[in-house]
Amino acid sequence: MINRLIEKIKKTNAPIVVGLDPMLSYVPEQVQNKAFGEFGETLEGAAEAIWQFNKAIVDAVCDLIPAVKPQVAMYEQFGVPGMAAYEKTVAYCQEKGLVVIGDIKRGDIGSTSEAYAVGHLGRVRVGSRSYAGFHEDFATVNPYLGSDGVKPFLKVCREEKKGIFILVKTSNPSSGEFQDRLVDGRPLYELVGEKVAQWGEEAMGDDYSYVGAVVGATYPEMGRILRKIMPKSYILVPGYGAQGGKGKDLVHFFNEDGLGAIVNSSRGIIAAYRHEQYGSFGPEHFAEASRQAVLDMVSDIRGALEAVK
Ligand SMILES: O=c1ccn([C@@H]2O[C@H](COP(=O)(O)O)[C@@H](O)[C@H]2O)c(=O)[nH]1
Repeated sequence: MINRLIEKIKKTNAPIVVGLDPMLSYVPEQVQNKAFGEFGETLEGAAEAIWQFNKAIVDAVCDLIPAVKPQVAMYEQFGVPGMAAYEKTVAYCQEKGLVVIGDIKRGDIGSTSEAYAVGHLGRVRVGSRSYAGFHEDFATVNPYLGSDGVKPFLKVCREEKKGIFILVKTSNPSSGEFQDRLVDGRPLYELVGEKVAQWGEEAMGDDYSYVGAVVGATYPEMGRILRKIMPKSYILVPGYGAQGGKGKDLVHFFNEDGLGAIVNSSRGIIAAYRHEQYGSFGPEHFAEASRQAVLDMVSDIRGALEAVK
C-alpha cells in the first residue's frame, strides 16, 4: 500500500491528505436541513448530513489528491449511525481511487491491539468466513503502550500489505509534556522515532516502509531531526493550516528525492467556505471552496519545496 500511496502522490504531484473531520457545525445548513428532513434531528440525521458533506467534498477534490484521512472521533460521536457513515466514507473514497488513512490512533495491550488491527486493516474470522470490517488502507497507531501494542498492527500490515503511521511527535501544544522528556539524555520522541525506523525495516515496500510516523507541522526542527532518524519511513504531517503550519515549515520533513512526507489539512480544507479567504464561495458552494483550498495548499507546499532545490 505504501507503493500505491507513493504512486498516487507522484501522479497528482500533491503530497497532501485531505482530512475528513466533519463536525456537524461545519456542514452547511442546506445539507443539514435535507438530512434532518429525511431522518429528523437524530443521530441518523447527523450521520446522513456528515456523509453527504463528505461525499460532496470528495467529489470536488478527488482528482487533485492522493489520499484522505477520516478522523474516526468525528463519526464516533454520533454512535452507531456515525460509524456507519465512517465506513461508507472509507468505501466511497476507495471507489474514487483514493488511499484512505484511518486516523484511529489505536494501541493497547497485545490482544486488544490485535482486535483493533484486524478490525481496521485486516479480516475478522466468522466461522468458516472472514470479513474486512472497516478496511482502511492505513491506520494511525499510538505506540506509547510499548511494542506489544504495535506488533499486531505490523503483523496485519505484512499479511495484508497495508500500512501504519505511528505517533512520534504530535502537533498539539502540550505534546512536549511527555514526548519531549529526556530519557538517557535524549527526548522520548527520538527514541520512538528510532523504534519506528527499526519496525519499518521489517516491512519494506520498494523504497519506503509500510511503517510511517506522525510528526506535527508545528514542530519543524523536530521534523528535521526525525527525518534523519527514520529515512525510510513516510511522515504523515498534521498541523498545516488551522494549527498554524505553513509550506515553508515543512521542507525538512521531505527527503532529497522530494518524497517521504504527506501533509494533512482537515478544517483548512473541509471548512474553507467559512474562512474569510474563501468567503466569496458562500455555504452553497462549500465544495468548490474546498477545491480552491486544496489547489492553494498544493501550490504553497510545492513552492516551498521548489525554493530549496
Ligand atoms: O499530532 C497530531 C496527530 C493527529 N492530528 C489529527 O489531524 C487532524 C488535524 O486537523 P486540522 O483541522 O487540520 O487541524 C485532526 O484529525 C487531528 O486529530 C493532529 O492534528 N495532530
